Amino acid sequence: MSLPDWQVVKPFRDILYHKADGIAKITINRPEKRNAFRPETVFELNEALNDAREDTSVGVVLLTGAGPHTDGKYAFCAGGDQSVRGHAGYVGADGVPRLNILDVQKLIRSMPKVVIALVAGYAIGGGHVLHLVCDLTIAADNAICGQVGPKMGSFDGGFGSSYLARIVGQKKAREIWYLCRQYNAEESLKMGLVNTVVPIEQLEAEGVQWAREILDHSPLAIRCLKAAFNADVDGQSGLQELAGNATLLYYMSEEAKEFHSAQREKRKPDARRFPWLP
Ligand SMILES: CC(C)(COP(=O)(O)OP(=O)(O)OC[C@H]1O[C@@H](n2cnc3c(N)ncnc32)[C@H](O)[C@@H]1OP(=O)(O)O)[C@@H](O)C(=O)NCCC(=O)NCCSC(=O)c1cc(O)c2ccccc2c1O
Repeated sequence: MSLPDWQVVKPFRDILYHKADGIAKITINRPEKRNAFRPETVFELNEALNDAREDTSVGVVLLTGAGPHTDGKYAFCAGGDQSVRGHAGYVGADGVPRLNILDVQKLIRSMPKVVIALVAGYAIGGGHVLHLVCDLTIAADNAICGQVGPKMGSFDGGFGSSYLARIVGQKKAREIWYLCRQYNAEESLKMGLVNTVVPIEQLEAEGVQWAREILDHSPLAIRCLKAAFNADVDGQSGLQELAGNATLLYYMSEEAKEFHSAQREKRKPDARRFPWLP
């Protein structure tokens, strides 16, 4: 299977951003830090994800980490960059402490495109939560998943714990957080943390294959399904997403168009044209 002819969208400092054939590929590019993110990395991730969201030709986003590093090791992401962790978060060049990866988590979940994490090597701490919030995860056979917060002074009580528990169950989620163990690809697959495991050299090709299959399907159906899956867990914001899609579909109907035209034309709408379906 051929890989797409990836085109650089825009040069960034901490990430790479490519697009081709309806697929956007975002690569965290700090292999010397096991692809840990600092505030600037997160701003760039936000910008690229928003671009992919706004691009009507893009249906699938692949999120991955650059590697291997010069020591031969791979990482999807090792979480927040501990060398810039300050008093109230991760401190960027502007001196402001932030936990802005939370914005990226929300964007990945709410954007009406399918986000697939391609995990090679370490997905640890905030990097583990990052793959968790993606719609799908394809793991390389060298993937290592785990949380580290309680052993280094952090925790993610949001998606990182409650959504994790939805995925692997309460007992397993508590084990993952309380013991801070590392789980290999097969163990991660067994507990439902990842969708499939492939040899490392096939990781990108597998992601592209999944993306192409998704792109052959109905964008609106997948959009509504994503919102429906989210609504089950996301409370009012999940309902808002789902209902937004109902409004979008209603705007596209003849019925909504007739009522809108009638208002603009200052006439009575022809309501009787439209059925009250059972
Ligand atoms: C990921 C590892 C298990 C890999 O171990 P390995 O032995 O293979 O590699 P090294 O440890 O030698 O690392 C190589 C090189 O990379 C640097 N590095 C690795 N991880 C980080 C990191 N997170 N930050 C900065 N730098 C990192 C390491 O220093 C080495 O550099 P040298 O120059 O010394 O060669 C292992 O590396 C590891 O355990 N890493 C740390 C994992 C970690 O603590 N992550 C942070 C968890 S907390 C978090 O991510 C987090 C972020 C948020 O924004 C949140 C927001 C809101 C709520 C919660 C949040 C949150 O918990």
